Amino acid sequence: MGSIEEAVSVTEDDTVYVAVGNNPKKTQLLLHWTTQKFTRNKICLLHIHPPHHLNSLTDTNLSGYEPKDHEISAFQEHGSQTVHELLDQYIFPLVSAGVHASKLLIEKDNIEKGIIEAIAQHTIRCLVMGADADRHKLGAWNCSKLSRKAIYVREQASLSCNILFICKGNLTRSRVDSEDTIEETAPVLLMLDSDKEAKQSQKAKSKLIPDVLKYLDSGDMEETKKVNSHSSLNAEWSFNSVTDRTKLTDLPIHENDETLQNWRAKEISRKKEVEEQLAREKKDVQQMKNQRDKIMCELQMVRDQSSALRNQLFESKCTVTELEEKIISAVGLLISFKEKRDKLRTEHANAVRKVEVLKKMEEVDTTSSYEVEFPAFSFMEINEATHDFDQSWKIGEGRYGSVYKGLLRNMLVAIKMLPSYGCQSQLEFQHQVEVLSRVRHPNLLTLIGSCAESKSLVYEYLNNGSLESHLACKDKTPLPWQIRISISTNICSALIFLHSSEPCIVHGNLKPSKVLLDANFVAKLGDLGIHSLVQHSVDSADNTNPVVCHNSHNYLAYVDPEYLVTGKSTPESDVYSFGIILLQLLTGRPLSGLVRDVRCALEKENLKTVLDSSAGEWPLDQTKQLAYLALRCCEKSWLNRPDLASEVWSILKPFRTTCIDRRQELTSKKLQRAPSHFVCPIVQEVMEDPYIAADGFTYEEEAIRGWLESGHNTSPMTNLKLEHTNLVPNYALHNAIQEWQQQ
Ligand SMILES: Nc1ncnc2c1ncn2[C@@H]1O[C@H](COP(=O)(O)OP(=O)(O)OP(=O)(O)O)[C@@H](O)[C@H]1O
Repeated sequence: MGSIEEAVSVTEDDTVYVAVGNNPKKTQLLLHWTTQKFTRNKICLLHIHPPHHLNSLTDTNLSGYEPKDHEISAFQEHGSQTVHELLDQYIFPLVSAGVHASKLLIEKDNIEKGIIEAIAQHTIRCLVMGADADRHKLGAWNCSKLSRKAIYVREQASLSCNILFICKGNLTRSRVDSEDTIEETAPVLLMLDSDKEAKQSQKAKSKLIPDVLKYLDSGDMEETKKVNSHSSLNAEWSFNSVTDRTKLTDLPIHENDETLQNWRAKEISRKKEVEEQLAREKKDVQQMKNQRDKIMCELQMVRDQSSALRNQLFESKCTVTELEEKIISAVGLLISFKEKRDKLRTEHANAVRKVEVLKKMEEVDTTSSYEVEFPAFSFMEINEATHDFDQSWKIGEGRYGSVYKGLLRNMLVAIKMLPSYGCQSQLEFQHQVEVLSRVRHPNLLTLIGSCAESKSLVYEYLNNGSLESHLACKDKTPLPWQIRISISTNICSALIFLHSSEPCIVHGNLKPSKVLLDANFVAKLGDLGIHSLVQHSVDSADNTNPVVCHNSHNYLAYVDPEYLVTGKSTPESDVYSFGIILLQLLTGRPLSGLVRDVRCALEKENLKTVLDSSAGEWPLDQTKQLAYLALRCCEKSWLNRPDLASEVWSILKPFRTTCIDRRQELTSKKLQRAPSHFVCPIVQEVMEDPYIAADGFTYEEEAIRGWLESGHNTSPMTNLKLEHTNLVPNYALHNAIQEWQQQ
């Protein structure tokens, strides 16, 4: 008889596949038999296992439970590991025994189909598989000893594959085939021939068994039996103990054999060692698995956190976008609100200013005990007084209209025609003018009356014109320095009066054209409160404001720099303008570079070079004092400007006597030449306000009133009793005197 390799046409190079199941005992027998029979071949353990279905997870009591991805992969990994551990348990003893063993795992629900698939896919030429049929499963379908799997495989397998079915043999031969002579307990080897006819006929299949058997020599059978009986003798026996198949096959099997005992003892101890090592490795593996599970859990947590953070980030981005949009719209709103606020602020400031001015005027009005009958003129009168606004009667023109000289009710007057636009009612105008007229001071231009119809103001006419014209020396002899200092004291006096009024009154438009000189060169400030009267109209007017802003450069030179920033006129604004006027009086120089030049001259101790020499011989020490004072008034910050009532007045006051003397000297020259009827019989001075008394003589009003009020009822000239004490203004004489003075 030939070897089994020859019988099944297996060469040395062929790998013998052994289909192994989950039962270790059966598998050990199967592998034992195979390694004994195929001593030179590579052995590959073929194991078919069902896929690690999720069903086993979801078939739990947790109905409706949806396993997560990580749970599924962990479950599958666990299943795969279990299968590998099973196979390793089979393969490890083989490898230890020097067998070239490997494993092939096929995932399939149906084992026999998996075997057929493996045969086809891996072109298996030799397969050994157990063929024991389970007794309790025997049924009508199973007419042989072969298991259902074996029958299926035998029928379906490729003819090129030699399949050896190994039966352990609890069944009788007769159940397999009537001609089968194998002992009941002996493993049965079946071989599927490659003969096609054999496959086609069931009869032929059954005949195969004796054919195969004839290849098995008696030694084979015996050996199989012996191994089998050995297995039954010792339950401890394990195929794992096979370490060397050469030795294994060569060993004589006698239970009393000492060598065998030694070998067994040795093998048992080695087995223990291996098992211990395996246990350690299992423990390590278990630890690693635990670690892996922990890491997986952590990873999952991190993934969950990451996804939560991603959601948060997305939500944050959305919120940021929303907020940005809101901010943009809020900024838009803010800008529009700011514009509205600024507009309202301007309106409010204007309104407050007007209210303040009106309040001041009203307070002055109510506190004033000096009741004056305030004449209201008709437009007809104004028209007549100015000879139909004849240009030859026009004195000048400012920002707020033209000024005409006029003869009104036999008085020589200056009529200021204010702009007629605006919504100010005549009554309102008249009221404001009356309030203004009550602010009286010797150095303030007297407001005689007004014409609400033509919005004109009637002032006393000052025949020496404005300081502006004198400084410009327009057809006039230069003012001597004494008059100049006198003028500055007059201005200072008027300003102190205004600023100390309750409430404080700010002129706000102080400049040489507003300083008018009377016949005695007494300076009077004009245009007080005109701004408030006109502002109302200007505010209401459109851009076609007919008022021409002439000489704006010069105008700005007198304006407080802080007013230009804040838009608010303060008493210190008047101080600034006063400082500039004082510098002009001292130097007679143009406005441009005036402050710089005077400062420079003072620094160089060379003031004389900038003083107006046409004013005479300036007293240098005092003039220097005045120059320093003027420069302080012109300080950019109002905080650095001096106080008029204390500091300025204390410097100007000592000049007064000298200056008044000089002024009288100047005017007395005129007096000497004056016609006698221009001179008041009482005070012997040229009359300013001539009034006719009941005796027919003309007197200075102040003088005759004083005469009468002191209890006289007789004429100062005739000493006769006066018929009445009424006084009538002598306008004709007034005009004549004024005309004479202007010569
Ligand atoms: N009562 C008056 N007696 C004599 N002259 C006067 C009188 N009032 C004004 N004037 C003259 O009329 C001119 C015009 O005065 P007005 O006040 O209208 O303008 P302004 O002072 O030159 O500038 P603005 O008013 O624009 O600031 C002045 O230069 C001044 O000489």
